[in-house]
Amino acid sequence: MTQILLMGSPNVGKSVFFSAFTGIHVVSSNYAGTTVSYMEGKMALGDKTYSLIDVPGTYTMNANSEAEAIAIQFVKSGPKAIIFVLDATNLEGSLRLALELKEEYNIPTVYALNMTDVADRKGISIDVPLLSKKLGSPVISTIAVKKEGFDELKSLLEETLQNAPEAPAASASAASAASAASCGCSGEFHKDADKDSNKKCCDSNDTASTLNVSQSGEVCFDDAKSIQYWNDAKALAREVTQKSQAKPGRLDRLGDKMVKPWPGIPIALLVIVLSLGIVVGTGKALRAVLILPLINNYIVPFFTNLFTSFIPEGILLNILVGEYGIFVISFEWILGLVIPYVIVFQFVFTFLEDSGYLPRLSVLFDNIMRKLGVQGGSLINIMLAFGCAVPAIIGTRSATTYKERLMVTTMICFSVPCISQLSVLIAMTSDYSFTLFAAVLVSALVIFISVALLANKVFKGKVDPLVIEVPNLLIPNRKAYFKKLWIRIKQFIWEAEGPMLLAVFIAAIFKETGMLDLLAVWLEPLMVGWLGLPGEGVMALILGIVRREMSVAPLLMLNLTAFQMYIGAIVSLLYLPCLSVFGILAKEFNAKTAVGIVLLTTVSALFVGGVINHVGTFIFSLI
Ligand SMILES: Nc1nc2c(ncn2[C@@H]2O[C@H](COP(=O)(O)OP(=O)(O)OP(=O)(O)O)[C@@H](O)[C@H]2O)c(=O)[nH]1
Ligand SMILES: [Mg+2]
Repeated sequence: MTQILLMGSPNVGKSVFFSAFTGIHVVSSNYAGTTVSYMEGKMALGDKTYSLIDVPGTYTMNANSEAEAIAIQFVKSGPKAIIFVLDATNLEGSLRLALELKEEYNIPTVYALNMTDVADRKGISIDVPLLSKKLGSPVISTIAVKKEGFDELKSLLEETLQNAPEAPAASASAASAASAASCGCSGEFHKDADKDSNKKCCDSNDTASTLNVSQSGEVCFDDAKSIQYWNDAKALAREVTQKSQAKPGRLDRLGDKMVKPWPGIPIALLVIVLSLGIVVGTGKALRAVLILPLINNYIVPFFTNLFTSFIPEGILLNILVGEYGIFVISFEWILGLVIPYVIVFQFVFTFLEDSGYLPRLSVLFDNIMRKLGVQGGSLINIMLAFGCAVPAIIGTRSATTYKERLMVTTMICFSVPCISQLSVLIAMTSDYSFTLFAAVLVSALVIFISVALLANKVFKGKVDPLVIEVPNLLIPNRKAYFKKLWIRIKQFIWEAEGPMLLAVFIAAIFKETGMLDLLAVWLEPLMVGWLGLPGEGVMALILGIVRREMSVAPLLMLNLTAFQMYIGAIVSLLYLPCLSVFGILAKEFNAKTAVGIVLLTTVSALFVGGVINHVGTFIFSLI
């Protein structure tokens, strides 16, 4: 099928266009680097159907990350046409790539001047006819989240395609090939772990191009041609843009303040505490007021009555509705423990993502993150991991060096609990006291810092300076926000339910067939002697292989002391990443890395758990 490519700098709205034009929902969030792979969908124009491709954003045709390399490869593959999305609030930044493509690649293009609502808010007006004349192609003003300008864009695209030459567009012009050759650069991203220059198409010691985006989003490119593009982009943006002298609005002033230490850090602490408070408080309330009464008074009695009415007492009945019965535990653990927190978490996190607050946190915490060996920008992926480690690890494709990818992935696997796991930890620890919950959080932070410092020493390579563009602070579009939320919750249930049910099934079989007792005796030296937990706690280690939250949930059945709960929580925090994470580690890195992380997490979980038990017991004996 004939290909049309969506191109542009990061965070300009490409994925919103893609979702609207193809009907396939892809994630859009208000930070650069949301899309890290490509997505293809069908788009109807008149009586023809085309293949529309959404790719990661890139500032130039020199890849600075694995994600950017994908976009560049698609341009080089010679699409029939390009929909180039420009950001009306940062025209200079988006025109740089537009000019490079126009000059060096002969691909028919239609430009969407997007985010015009935000530009209006900021008092920025752009002379669209003049811009169109200068670019030599149609430019249409759009507000992608409201689908404004889409009809016009589509009809001009259709026209452009009709006038396009029959032969596929040239992949790269002679000029581009020459410039690539002059610096030995093909626009590829080399993910060689052992080299410092593992990321860039050209090493900075060559006549090469080194992309360096400063905190304010200003981009410097040391290559003469590149500098020329930046200058041209700046000049053109200035020529077509008019900015009113009015004071910036409240939202823009707040957005600016959020990246300064004062009042940015107090605001950040407030946002973190408030978010945690909302998730814990609302999740607990939902559980206590609605979900637990529903499960205990209606659902479980219903299934118990149903099965006891026709199944005689014995192992089968116990597997279904006994102490670890599938029709008891699946509701208590999945519906009762996990789902309420996951829903509230997604409400809060999606809002933070779409508002553009996460990159602001990254800027604020850049200094601290740098001391840990990664750049502030990686904080976004680390925070994504609270939702689920899988997209977070995939998201590290936007990292600018291989070391950064590996560091962030390791930190996530060791010390960032996903919300499913966190929800069980919250329920488990807050049943005892808030102090226990706080102790687990502080310990998680200590583990996070220790793992980062250690990984920084072990992994070779380097980490780049902060590469982040601070986006506009936005009030998320209501429709887009709820749609994304709904899709995420649906996706969670769709993907997590199967493995969670499998874990519940394994638990019932192990308990009722006596295998659990057998294992408990067998592993007594480890569970009781070393970790100080009851033998039955081994169930947590077995189920934790399937999913992370299942490495905590079985502990709820065991009447543990607060100290034992603490040990259980720390073991589970450090313990194995779940099966899906293992799969994604093998895919994104290699089997060796996946096995290495699995072994290290397991050994460290058991080691740290045992040390805490013995040191704690010793201290208690002195008191
Ligand atoms: N107010 C407003 N927000 C928009 C508009 N277009 C997109 N957005 C928002 O801008 C953010 C970025 O949109 P994405 O579609 O993720 O941008 P992208 O270009 O695909 O970004 P990358 O994948 O990171 O390159 C999201 O929060 C969108 O909801 C617009 O016209 N107006
Ligand atoms: Mg995108």
